[in-house]
Amino acid sequence: MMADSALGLLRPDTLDSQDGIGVINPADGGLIAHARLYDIGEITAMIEAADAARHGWAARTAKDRSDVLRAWYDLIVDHAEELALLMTLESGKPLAEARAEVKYGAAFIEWFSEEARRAYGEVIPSFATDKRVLTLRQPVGTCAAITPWNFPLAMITRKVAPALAAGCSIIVKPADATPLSALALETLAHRAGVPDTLFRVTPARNSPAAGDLFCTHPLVRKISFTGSTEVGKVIMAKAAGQVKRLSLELGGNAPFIVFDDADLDRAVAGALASRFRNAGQTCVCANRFLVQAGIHDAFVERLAAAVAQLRVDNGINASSTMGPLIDDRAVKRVSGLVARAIEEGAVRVGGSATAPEAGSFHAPVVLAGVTAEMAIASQEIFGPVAPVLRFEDEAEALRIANDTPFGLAAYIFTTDAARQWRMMEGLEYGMVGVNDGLISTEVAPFGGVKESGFGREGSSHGLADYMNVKYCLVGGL
Ligand SMILES: NC(=O)c1ccc[n+]([C@@H]2O[C@H](COP(=O)([O-])OP(=O)(O)OC[C@H]3O[C@@H](n4cnc5c(N)ncnc54)[C@H](O)[C@@H]3O)[C@@H](O)[C@H]2O)c1
Ligand SMILES: O=CCCC(=O)O
Repeated sequence: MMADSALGLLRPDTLDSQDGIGVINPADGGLIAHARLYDIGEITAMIEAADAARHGWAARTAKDRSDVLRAWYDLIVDHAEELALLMTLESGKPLAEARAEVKYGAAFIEWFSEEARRAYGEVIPSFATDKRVLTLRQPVGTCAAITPWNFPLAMITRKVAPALAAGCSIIVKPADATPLSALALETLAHRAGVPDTLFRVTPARNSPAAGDLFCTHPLVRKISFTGSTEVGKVIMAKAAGQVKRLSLELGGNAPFIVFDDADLDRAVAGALASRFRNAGQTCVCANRFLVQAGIHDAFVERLAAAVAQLRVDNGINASSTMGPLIDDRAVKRVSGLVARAIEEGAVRVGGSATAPEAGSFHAPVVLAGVTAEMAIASQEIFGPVAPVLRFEDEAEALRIANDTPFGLAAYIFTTDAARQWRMMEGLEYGMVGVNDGLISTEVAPFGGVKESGFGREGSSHGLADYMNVKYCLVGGL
Protein backbone atom coordinates (compact mmCIF):
# COMPACT_ATOMS: atom_id res chain seq x y z
CA MET A 1 0.00 0.00 0.00
CA MET A 2 2.76 2.41 1.03
CA ALA A 3 4.64 1.58 -2.16
CA ASP A 4 1.49 2.25 -4.22
CA SER A 5 1.16 5.77 -2.84
CA ALA A 6 4.84 6.47 -3.61
CA LEU A 7 4.50 4.97 -7.11
CA GLY A 8 1.54 7.30 -7.58
CA LEU A 9 4.09 10.09 -8.06
CA LEU A 10 5.14 8.56 -11.40
CA ARG A 11 3.39 9.22 -14.69
CA PRO A 12 1.45 6.02 -15.55
CA ASP A 13 3.13 5.82 -18.98
CA THR A 14 6.55 5.43 -17.31
CA LEU A 15 5.46 2.12 -15.74
CA ASP A 16 5.15 -0.86 -18.06
CA SER A 17 4.61 -4.41 -16.90
CA GLN A 18 4.79 -5.90 -20.43
CA ASP A 19 8.13 -4.72 -21.69
CA GLY A 20 9.77 -2.75 -18.87
CA ILE A 21 12.56 -3.59 -16.48
CA GLY A 22 11.61 -5.15 -13.13
CA VAL A 23 12.87 -2.96 -10.29
CA ILE A 24 13.90 -5.15 -7.37
CA ASN A 25 14.09 -4.40 -3.64
CA PRO A 26 17.59 -5.58 -2.61
CA ALA A 27 16.38 -6.15 0.97
CA ASP A 28 14.06 -9.00 0.05
CA GLY A 29 14.34 -9.60 -3.69
CA GLY A 30 10.72 -8.46 -4.14
CA LEU A 31 9.50 -6.79 -7.32
CA ILE A 32 8.55 -3.13 -6.77
CA ALA A 33 7.37 -2.16 -10.26
CA HIS A 34 8.29 -2.35 -13.95
CA ALA A 35 9.83 0.82 -15.37
CA ARG A 36 9.35 1.55 -19.04
CA LEU A 37 12.58 1.41 -21.05
CA TYR A 38 13.34 3.71 -23.97
CA ASP A 39 15.17 2.67 -27.09
CA ILE A 40 17.73 4.67 -29.03
CA GLY A 41 15.19 6.13 -31.49
CA GLU A 42 13.07 7.44 -28.62
CA ILE A 43 16.08 8.89 -26.78
CA THR A 44 17.21 10.58 -30.00
CA ALA A 45 13.78 12.20 -30.29
CA MET A 46 14.07 13.38 -26.66
CA ILE A 47 17.44 15.01 -27.37
CA GLU A 48 16.02 16.80 -30.40
CA ALA A 49 12.93 18.00 -28.50
CA ALA A 50 15.09 19.17 -25.58
CA ASP A 51 17.31 21.11 -27.94
CA ALA A 52 14.28 22.78 -29.50
CA ALA A 53 12.95 23.73 -26.06
CA ARG A 54 16.16 25.20 -24.67
CA HIS A 55 16.13 28.45 -26.64
CA GLY A 56 12.80 29.57 -25.16
CA TRP A 57 13.94 28.55 -21.69
CA ALA A 58 17.24 30.42 -21.96
CA ALA A 59 15.39 33.51 -23.20
CA ARG A 60 13.30 33.68 -20.02
CA THR A 61 14.59 35.90 -17.24
CA ALA A 62 16.85 34.42 -14.62
CA LYS A 63 14.20 35.28 -12.02
CA ASP A 64 11.61 33.31 -13.96
CA ARG A 65 13.86 30.23 -14.17
CA SER A 66 14.67 30.65 -10.50
CA ASP A 67 10.97 30.68 -9.55
CA VAL A 68 10.31 27.45 -11.45
CA LEU A 69 13.24 25.74 -9.72
CA ARG A 70 12.00 26.99 -6.35
CA ALA A 71 8.54 25.54 -7.10
CA TRP A 72 10.22 22.18 -7.90
CA TYR A 73 12.09 22.33 -4.60
CA ASP A 74 8.84 23.04 -2.72
CA LEU A 75 7.09 20.06 -4.36
CA ILE A 76 9.98 17.76 -3.41
CA VAL A 77 9.73 18.92 0.19
CA ASP A 78 5.96 18.31 0.09
CA HIS A 79 6.51 14.78 -1.23
CA ALA A 80 9.61 13.96 0.80
CA GLU A 81 8.11 10.84 2.42
CA GLU A 82 7.04 9.22 -0.85
CA LEU A 83 10.42 9.97 -2.43
CA ALA A 84 12.29 8.55 0.57
CA LEU A 85 10.17 5.41 0.47
CA LEU A 86 10.83 4.88 -3.25
CA MET A 87 14.56 5.24 -2.62
CA THR A 88 14.57 2.82 0.30
CA LEU A 89 12.66 0.28 -1.76
CA GLU A 90 14.82 0.44 -4.86
CA SER A 91 18.28 1.08 -3.34
CA GLY A 92 17.90 -0.56 0.09
CA LYS A 93 19.19 2.39 2.15
CA PRO A 94 17.53 2.86 5.57
CA LEU A 95 14.58 5.25 5.58
CA ALA A 96 16.47 7.73 7.78
CA GLU A 97 19.24 7.90 5.15
CA ALA A 98 16.72 8.14 2.32
CA ARG A 99 15.01 11.06 4.08
CA ALA A 100 18.39 12.72 4.52
CA GLU A 101 19.10 12.23 0.81
CA VAL A 102 15.78 13.85 -0.16
CA LYS A 103 16.79 16.90 1.90
CA TYR A 104 20.32 16.87 0.49
CA GLY A 105 19.14 16.43 -3.10
CA ALA A 106 16.46 19.11 -2.76
CA ALA A 107 19.04 21.51 -1.30
CA PHE A 108 20.84 21.58 -4.68
CA ILE A 109 17.62 22.74 -6.35
CA GLU A 110 17.09 25.45 -3.75
CA TRP A 111 20.75 26.51 -4.04
CA PHE A 112 20.75 26.72 -7.84
CA SER A 113 17.39 28.48 -7.88
CA GLU A 114 19.29 31.22 -6.05
CA GLU A 115 22.49 30.93 -8.12
CA ALA A 116 20.44 31.26 -11.34
CA ARG A 117 20.22 35.01 -10.64
CA ARG A 118 23.93 35.45 -10.08
CA ALA A 119 25.43 34.25 -13.37
CA TYR A 120 27.32 37.51 -13.74
CA GLY A 121 29.64 38.38 -16.61
CA GLU A 122 32.58 40.76 -16.22
CA VAL A 123 33.82 44.10 -17.49
CA ILE A 124 37.61 43.81 -17.58
CA PRO A 125 39.82 46.93 -17.38
CA SER A 126 40.75 47.51 -20.99
CA PHE A 127 44.21 47.44 -22.59
CA ALA A 128 43.29 50.37 -24.92
CA THR A 129 41.42 53.64 -24.39
CA ASP A 130 39.12 53.12 -27.41
CA LYS A 131 38.20 49.51 -26.63
CA ARG A 132 36.18 47.71 -23.94
CA VAL A 133 36.69 44.11 -22.81
CA LEU A 134 33.88 42.09 -21.36
CA THR A 135 32.62 38.55 -20.83
CA LEU A 136 29.15 37.07 -21.12
CA ARG A 137 28.20 33.79 -19.47
CA GLN A 138 25.88 31.68 -21.61
CA PRO A 139 24.30 28.22 -21.24
CA VAL A 140 26.34 25.42 -22.84
CA GLY A 141 23.22 24.05 -24.59
CA THR A 142 21.65 20.63 -24.47
CA CYS A 143 23.22 18.36 -21.85
CA ALA A 144 23.06 14.65 -21.11
CA ALA A 145 23.59 13.10 -17.69
CA ILE A 146 24.28 9.51 -16.67
CA THR A 147 23.83 8.70 -12.98
CA PRO A 148 24.52 5.80 -10.56
CA TRP A 149 22.27 3.87 -8.18
CA ASN A 150 23.94 4.70 -4.86
CA PHE A 151 22.41 8.19 -4.50
CA PRO A 152 19.50 7.88 -6.94
CA LEU A 153 18.08 11.34 -6.24
CA ALA A 154 20.90 13.67 -5.22
CA MET A 155 23.20 12.64 -8.11
CA ILE A 156 20.44 13.83 -10.46
CA THR A 157 19.46 17.09 -8.75
CA ARG A 158 23.04 18.31 -8.55
CA LYS A 159 23.28 18.07 -12.34
CA VAL A 160 19.77 19.04 -13.44
CA ALA A 161 19.35 22.04 -11.12
CA PRO A 162 22.48 23.90 -12.33
CA ALA A 163 21.75 22.94 -15.96
CA LEU A 164 18.24 24.42 -15.79
CA ALA A 165 19.44 27.42 -13.76
CA ALA A 166 22.01 28.16 -16.47
CA GLY A 167 19.39 27.96 -19.24
CA CYS A 168 20.29 24.51 -20.60
CA SER A 169 18.08 21.52 -21.40
CA ILE A 170 19.01 18.10 -20.04
CA ILE A 171 18.26 14.40 -20.58
CA VAL A 172 19.08 12.04 -17.69
CA LYS A 173 19.72 8.33 -18.00
CA PRO A 174 19.39 6.90 -14.47
CA ALA A 175 20.97 3.63 -13.28
CA ASP A 176 19.09 0.48 -14.27
CA ALA A 177 18.57 -0.46 -10.60
CA THR A 178 17.02 2.85 -9.49
CA PRO A 179 14.80 4.45 -12.15
CA LEU A 180 11.79 5.07 -9.88
CA SER A 181 12.98 7.98 -7.76
CA ALA A 182 14.42 9.56 -10.92
CA LEU A 183 11.04 9.32 -12.67
CA ALA A 184 9.27 10.75 -9.61
CA LEU A 185 11.67 13.72 -9.69
CA GLU A 186 10.83 14.27 -13.36
CA THR A 187 7.08 14.30 -12.65
CA LEU A 188 7.51 16.86 -9.87
CA ALA A 189 9.70 19.06 -12.10
CA HIS A 190 7.04 19.09 -14.81
CA ARG A 191 4.32 19.84 -12.26
CA ALA A 192 6.43 22.77 -11.03
CA GLY A 193 6.52 24.28 -14.52
CA VAL A 194 9.73 22.91 -16.06
CA PRO A 195 8.71 22.47 -19.73
CA ASP A 196 8.02 18.78 -20.45
CA THR A 197 10.59 18.37 -23.19
CA LEU A 198 13.31 20.49 -21.54
CA PHE A 199 14.13 17.91 -18.87
CA ARG A 200 13.50 14.19 -19.43
CA VAL A 201 14.44 11.07 -17.53
CA THR A 202 15.04 8.09 -19.75
CA PRO A 203 15.65 4.61 -18.37
CA ALA A 204 17.42 3.00 -21.32
CA ARG A 205 16.91 -0.41 -22.86
CA ASN A 206 20.65 -0.48 -23.51
CA SER A 207 22.73 1.78 -21.24
CA PRO A 208 26.04 1.57 -23.17
CA ALA A 209 24.15 2.35 -26.41
CA ALA A 210 22.51 5.37 -24.74
CA GLY A 211 25.99 6.46 -23.60
CA ASP A 212 27.25 6.12 -27.19
CA LEU A 213 24.32 8.21 -28.43
CA PHE A 214 25.09 10.98 -25.93
CA CYS A 215 28.74 10.94 -27.03
CA THR A 216 27.97 11.10 -30.74
CA HIS A 217 24.77 13.14 -31.15
CA PRO A 218 25.85 16.58 -32.38
CA LEU A 219 23.10 18.39 -30.43
CA VAL A 220 24.50 17.15 -27.10
CA ARG A 221 27.02 19.79 -26.05
CA LYS A 222 27.92 18.47 -22.62
CA ILE A 223 27.86 15.13 -20.78
CA SER A 224 27.89 14.92 -17.01
CA PHE A 225 28.66 11.43 -15.79
CA THR A 226 28.69 10.08 -12.23
CA GLY A 227 29.77 6.48 -11.84
CA SER A 228 32.78 4.21 -12.00
CA THR A 229 36.17 5.34 -13.29
CA GLU A 230 36.04 2.42 -15.75
CA VAL A 231 32.88 3.66 -17.50
CA GLY A 232 33.99 7.31 -17.12
CA LYS A 233 37.07 6.54 -19.21
CA VAL A 234 34.93 4.96 -21.95
CA ILE A 235 32.74 8.07 -22.09
CA MET A 236 35.75 10.39 -22.11
CA ALA A 237 37.29 8.51 -25.03
CA LYS A 238 34.05 8.46 -27.06
CA ALA A 239 33.16 12.10 -26.31
CA ALA A 240 36.57 13.13 -27.65
CA GLY A 241 35.24 12.51 -31.17
CA GLN A 242 33.19 15.72 -30.96
CA VAL A 243 35.26 17.43 -28.25
CA LYS A 244 32.23 17.50 -25.97
CA ARG A 245 32.37 19.29 -22.69
CA LEU A 246 32.52 16.80 -19.80
CA SER A 247 32.10 16.55 -16.07
CA LEU A 248 33.27 13.22 -14.65
CA GLU A 249 32.46 12.35 -11.02
CA LEU A 250 34.15 8.98 -10.63
CA GLY A 251 35.35 6.46 -8.07
CA GLY A 252 37.59 7.05 -5.06
CA ASN A 253 39.89 5.37 -2.55
CA ALA A 254 39.57 7.78 0.37
CA PRO A 255 42.20 7.60 3.11
CA PHE A 256 40.96 8.32 6.65
CA ILE A 257 44.05 9.30 8.62
CA VAL A 258 44.04 9.31 12.42
CA PHE A 259 47.06 10.84 14.18
CA ASP A 260 48.13 10.12 17.76
CA ASP A 261 46.90 13.56 18.84
CA ALA A 262 43.36 13.05 17.46
CA ASP A 263 40.22 13.33 19.57
CA LEU A 264 39.43 9.60 19.67
CA ASP A 265 35.67 9.98 20.19
CA ARG A 266 35.47 12.29 17.20
CA ALA A 267 37.60 10.02 15.05
CA VAL A 268 35.49 6.92 15.82
CA ALA A 269 32.21 8.79 15.22
CA GLY A 270 33.63 10.20 11.96
CA ALA A 271 34.82 6.76 10.87
CA LEU A 272 31.44 5.18 11.50
CA ALA A 273 29.57 7.89 9.59
CA SER A 274 32.01 8.04 6.71
CA ARG A 275 32.58 4.31 6.16
CA PHE A 276 29.20 2.78 6.96
CA ARG A 277 26.81 5.38 5.51
CA ASN A 278 24.81 3.71 2.72
CA ALA A 279 26.44 0.38 3.71
CA GLY A 280 29.76 1.72 2.47
CA GLN A 281 28.44 2.40 -1.04
CA THR A 282 29.41 6.07 -1.20
CA CYS A 283 32.04 7.48 -3.52
CA VAL A 284 33.50 9.63 -0.71
CA CYS A 285 33.40 6.79 1.87
CA ALA A 286 36.56 6.28 3.91
CA ASN A 287 38.02 3.32 2.02
CA ARG A 288 41.15 2.70 4.12
CA PHE A 289 42.01 3.78 7.65
CA LEU A 290 45.60 4.89 8.26
CA VAL A 291 46.11 5.02 12.01
CA GLN A 292 49.27 6.18 13.81
CA ALA A 293 50.97 3.56 16.01
CA GLY A 294 50.32 5.31 19.35
CA ILE A 295 46.51 5.42 18.93
CA HIS A 296 46.13 2.38 16.66
CA ASP A 297 44.98 -0.25 19.17
CA ALA A 298 42.55 2.04 20.99
CA PHE A 299 41.04 3.21 17.68
CA VAL A 300 40.59 -0.34 16.35
CA GLU A 301 38.99 -1.53 19.58
CA ARG A 302 36.60 1.43 19.75
CA LEU A 303 35.68 1.24 16.07
CA ALA A 304 34.99 -2.51 16.28
CA ALA A 305 32.76 -1.95 19.33
CA ALA A 306 30.80 0.79 17.54
CA VAL A 307 30.43 -1.35 14.39
CA ALA A 308 29.04 -4.25 16.42
CA GLN A 309 26.16 -1.94 17.43
CA LEU A 310 24.99 -1.38 13.85
CA ARG A 311 21.51 -2.79 13.18
CA VAL A 312 21.70 -4.44 9.77
CA ASP A 313 18.17 -4.88 8.49
CA ASN A 314 15.64 -4.06 5.80
CA GLY A 315 15.81 -0.25 5.52
CA ILE A 316 12.05 0.00 5.82
CA ASN A 317 12.25 -1.05 9.49
CA ALA A 318 12.73 1.96 11.74
CA SER A 319 15.46 0.26 13.78
CA SER A 320 17.66 -0.43 10.71
CA THR A 321 20.91 1.57 10.65
CA MET A 322 22.44 -0.29 7.72
CA GLY A 323 20.62 -1.78 4.76
CA PRO A 324 21.62 -4.31 2.08
CA LEU A 325 24.09 -3.84 -0.75
CA ILE A 326 22.60 -3.12 -4.15
CA ASP A 327 22.60 -6.77 -5.32
CA ASP A 328 24.06 -10.24 -4.76
CA ARG A 329 26.93 -9.54 -7.16
CA ALA A 330 28.07 -6.71 -4.90
CA VAL A 331 27.89 -9.00 -1.84
CA LYS A 332 30.04 -11.59 -3.61
CA ARG A 333 32.60 -8.98 -4.67
CA VAL A 334 32.91 -7.50 -1.17
CA SER A 335 33.11 -10.86 0.62
CA GLY A 336 35.74 -11.94 -1.93
CA LEU A 337 37.87 -8.89 -1.08
CA VAL A 338 37.54 -9.63 2.67
CA ALA A 339 38.46 -13.31 2.23
CA ARG A 340 41.48 -12.39 0.12
CA ALA A 341 42.69 -9.84 2.71
CA ILE A 342 42.42 -12.44 5.48
CA GLU A 343 44.38 -14.94 3.36
CA GLU A 344 47.03 -12.26 2.91
CA GLY A 345 47.36 -11.73 6.70
CA ALA A 346 44.65 -9.26 7.76
CA VAL A 347 42.73 -10.07 10.95
CA ARG A 348 39.00 -9.60 11.51
CA VAL A 349 38.45 -7.66 14.73
CA GLY A 350 35.51 -7.84 17.12
CA GLY A 351 32.12 -9.47 16.91
CA SER A 352 30.01 -8.35 14.03
CA ALA A 353 26.47 -7.13 13.77
CA THR A 354 24.52 -9.97 12.19
CA ALA A 355 22.89 -9.53 8.81
CA PRO A 356 19.60 -11.10 7.63
CA GLU A 357 20.02 -14.35 5.70
CA ALA A 358 17.72 -13.37 2.83
CA GLY A 359 18.35 -10.30 0.67
CA SER A 360 21.65 -8.81 -0.52
CA PHE A 361 23.11 -8.13 2.93
CA HIS A 362 26.76 -8.09 4.00
CA ALA A 363 27.67 -7.80 7.68
CA PRO A 364 29.96 -4.88 8.58
CA VAL A 365 33.61 -5.85 9.08
CA VAL A 366 36.68 -4.26 10.71
CA LEU A 367 40.05 -5.63 9.51
CA ALA A 368 43.37 -4.92 11.25
CA GLY A 369 46.86 -5.81 10.02
CA VAL A 370 46.11 -4.54 6.50
CA THR A 371 49.02 -3.39 4.34
CA ALA A 372 49.02 -0.91 1.47
CA GLU A 373 49.79 -3.68 -1.04
CA MET A 374 46.59 -5.65 -0.35
CA ALA A 375 43.75 -5.36 -2.88
CA ILE A 376 41.40 -4.27 -0.09
CA ALA A 377 43.53 -1.14 0.44
CA SER A 378 43.99 -0.24 -3.21
CA GLN A 379 40.54 -0.93 -4.73
CA GLU A 380 37.30 0.91 -4.09
CA ILE A 381 35.52 -1.55 -1.75
CA PHE A 382 32.00 -0.08 -2.04
CA GLY A 383 30.83 -2.12 0.93
CA PRO A 384 30.77 -2.08 4.75
CA VAL A 385 34.40 -2.99 5.40
CA ALA A 386 36.94 -0.91 7.35
CA PRO A 387 40.54 -2.00 6.62
CA VAL A 388 43.01 -0.50 9.13
CA LEU A 389 46.71 0.14 8.29
CA ARG A 390 49.28 1.23 10.89
CA PHE A 391 51.77 4.06 10.21
CA GLU A 392 54.60 5.67 12.18
CA ASP A 393 54.90 9.30 11.09
CA GLU A 394 53.23 12.05 9.05
CA ALA A 395 55.48 11.64 6.00
CA GLU A 396 54.62 7.94 5.79
CA ALA A 397 50.87 8.67 6.11
CA LEU A 398 51.01 11.25 3.32
CA ARG A 399 53.01 8.94 1.07
CA ILE A 400 50.56 6.02 1.49
CA ALA A 401 47.52 8.32 1.16
CA ASN A 402 48.72 9.80 -2.14
CA ASP A 403 49.94 6.50 -3.59
CA THR A 404 46.77 5.81 -5.60
CA PRO A 405 45.43 6.78 -9.02
CA PHE A 406 42.30 8.13 -7.30
CA GLY A 407 41.86 11.59 -5.75
CA LEU A 408 38.29 12.20 -4.62
CA ALA A 409 38.05 12.70 -0.82
CA ALA A 410 40.46 12.34 2.11
CA TYR A 411 39.95 12.73 5.85
CA ILE A 412 42.38 13.65 8.63
CA PHE A 413 41.88 13.62 12.36
CA THR A 414 44.42 15.67 14.34
CA THR A 415 44.24 18.49 16.88
CA ASP A 416 47.54 20.00 15.67
CA ALA A 417 46.63 23.09 13.59
CA ALA A 418 49.96 23.23 11.77
CA ARG A 419 49.62 19.59 10.78
CA GLN A 420 46.06 20.21 9.56
CA TRP A 421 47.43 22.80 7.11
CA ARG A 422 50.35 20.65 5.98
CA MET A 423 48.00 17.74 5.28
CA MET A 424 45.25 19.84 3.62
CA GLU A 425 47.90 21.18 1.25
CA GLY A 426 49.80 17.91 0.76
CA LEU A 427 46.90 15.53 0.06
CA GLU A 428 46.33 15.10 -3.69
CA TYR A 429 42.53 15.05 -3.44
CA GLY A 430 39.62 17.21 -4.56
CA MET A 431 38.14 17.34 -1.04
CA VAL A 432 39.60 17.07 2.45
CA GLY A 433 37.62 16.66 5.68
CA VAL A 434 39.44 17.76 8.83
CA ASN A 435 38.09 16.22 12.05
CA ASP A 436 34.84 15.43 10.25
CA GLY A 437 33.67 12.37 8.32
CA LEU A 438 30.76 13.99 6.46
CA ILE A 439 31.74 16.72 4.00
CA SER A 440 28.93 16.80 1.43
CA THR A 441 26.84 19.96 1.11
CA GLU A 442 25.29 21.95 -1.72
CA VAL A 443 27.30 25.05 -0.75
CA ALA A 444 30.72 23.46 -1.44
CA PRO A 445 32.36 22.31 -4.70
CA PHE A 446 32.18 18.50 -4.83
CA GLY A 447 34.59 16.71 -7.16
CA GLY A 448 37.87 14.93 -7.64
CA VAL A 449 41.30 15.03 -9.23
CA LYS A 450 43.41 12.35 -10.96
CA GLU A 451 41.31 9.31 -11.99
CA SER A 452 38.44 10.46 -9.76
CA GLY A 453 37.53 12.89 -12.53
CA PHE A 454 37.02 16.60 -13.00
CA GLY A 455 34.27 19.20 -12.84
CA ARG A 456 32.58 20.44 -9.68
CA GLU A 457 29.02 20.01 -8.42
CA GLY A 458 27.42 22.37 -5.87
CA SER A 459 28.54 25.92 -4.99
CA SER A 460 28.97 28.64 -7.63
CA HIS A 461 31.42 26.32 -9.44
CA GLY A 462 28.51 23.93 -10.09
CA LEU A 463 26.73 26.58 -12.16
CA ALA A 464 29.91 27.48 -14.03
CA ASP A 465 30.11 23.85 -15.21
CA TYR A 466 26.98 24.47 -17.33
CA MET A 467 27.99 27.85 -18.76
CA ASN A 468 30.37 29.02 -21.45
CA VAL A 469 32.38 32.18 -21.01
CA LYS A 470 32.23 34.35 -24.12
CA TYR A 471 34.81 37.14 -24.43
CA CYS A 472 33.63 40.22 -26.34
CA LEU A 473 35.75 43.16 -27.47
CA VAL A 474 34.00 46.42 -28.30
CA GLY A 475 36.24 48.67 -30.39
CA GLY A 476 35.99 52.05 -32.09
CA LEU A 477 34.87 53.92 -28.95
N1 LIG B 1 32.47 11.06 -7.71
C1 LIG B 1 31.18 11.03 -7.47
O1 LIG B 1 30.53 12.06 -7.27
C2 LIG B 1 30.43 9.72 -7.43
C3 LIG B 1 29.15 9.69 -6.88
C4 LIG B 1 28.46 8.48 -6.83
C5 LIG B 1 29.05 7.32 -7.32
N2 LIG B 1 30.28 7.38 -7.84
C6 LIG B 1 30.93 6.15 -8.32
O2 LIG B 1 30.00 5.34 -9.02
C7 LIG B 1 30.35 3.96 -8.89
C8 LIG B 1 29.13 3.16 -8.48
O3 LIG B 1 28.09 3.40 -9.33
P1 LIG B 1 27.69 2.39 -10.51
O4 LIG B 1 28.01 0.99 -10.13
O5 LIG B 1 26.27 2.70 -10.90
O6 LIG B 1 28.69 2.85 -11.65
P2 LIG B 1 28.70 2.45 -13.21
O7 LIG B 1 29.83 3.19 -13.81
O8 LIG B 1 28.61 0.99 -13.40
O9 LIG B 1 27.31 3.03 -13.73
C9 LIG B 1 27.01 4.40 -13.68
C10 LIG B 1 26.01 4.72 -14.78
O10 LIG B 1 26.62 4.46 -16.04
C11 LIG B 1 25.77 3.62 -16.83
N3 LIG B 1 26.63 2.84 -17.72
C12 LIG B 1 27.21 1.64 -17.50
N4 LIG B 1 27.97 1.30 -18.56
C13 LIG B 1 27.89 2.32 -19.45
C14 LIG B 1 28.48 2.59 -20.72
N5 LIG B 1 29.31 1.73 -21.29
N6 LIG B 1 28.17 3.76 -21.33
C15 LIG B 1 27.35 4.65 -20.75
N7 LIG B 1 26.76 4.45 -19.54
C16 LIG B 1 27.03 3.31 -18.91
C17 LIG B 1 25.01 2.82 -15.80
O11 LIG B 1 23.82 2.29 -16.37
C18 LIG B 1 24.74 3.88 -14.75
O12 LIG B 1 23.66 4.69 -15.12
C19 LIG B 1 31.46 3.93 -7.86
O13 LIG B 1 32.69 3.81 -8.50
C20 LIG B 1 31.33 5.30 -7.18
O14 LIG B 1 32.51 5.75 -6.57
C21 LIG B 1 31.00 8.54 -7.92
O1 LIG C 1 28.48 8.67 -3.73
C1 LIG C 1 28.82 9.80 -3.89
C2 LIG C 1 28.04 11.03 -3.56
C3 LIG C 1 27.75 11.11 -2.12
C4 LIG C 1 27.66 12.50 -1.61
O2 LIG C 1 27.31 13.42 -2.37
O3 LIG C 1 27.95 12.67 -0.43
